[in-house]
Amino acid sequence: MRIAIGSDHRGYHLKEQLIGMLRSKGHEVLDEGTCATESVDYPDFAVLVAKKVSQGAAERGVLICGTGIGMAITANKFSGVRAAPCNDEVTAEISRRHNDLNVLCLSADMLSPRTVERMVEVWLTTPFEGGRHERRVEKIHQLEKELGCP
Ligand SMILES: O=C(CO)[C@H](O)[C@H](O)[C@H](O)COP(=O)(O)O
Repeated sequence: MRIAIGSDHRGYHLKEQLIGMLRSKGHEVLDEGTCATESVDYPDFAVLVAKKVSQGAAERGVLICGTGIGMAITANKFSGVRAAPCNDEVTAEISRRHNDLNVLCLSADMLSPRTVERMVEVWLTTPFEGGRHERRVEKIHQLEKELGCP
């Protein structure tokens, strides 16, 4: 799978770890930065990843900041992007089954690296259930069209 990944300064080390894990499993990873622990602004990196997913240049995105919240707020501005912070393996799994989440937002401050690796594995391998959930996701997509989201 082609996966775009980005972080702010708080998520930098976790991003580097996840890139190694994803590549070792055969995924193609697009590293959108940041590239160091100097303070940066999370929207700048959320935009880079969200655009890749919105435009189809990446199938999935992963965004990491202190909480994952700022990344999700920003990424959801883009059409076709369904981004949310997940807290554990259960929310990561349900986000796929029910919401077809395509951008996983993670907290570098509150989640252990081991937990994050398990969450990402579950999130990458769990399919969207479709059915009634498809209808709901389609309503979100229609809303994006009506609102003229980029
Ligand atoms: O976006 C966030 C909160 O929703 C992230 O936690 C950021 O990483 C955080 O706000 C950055 O804060 P800092 O004090 O500038 O490191």
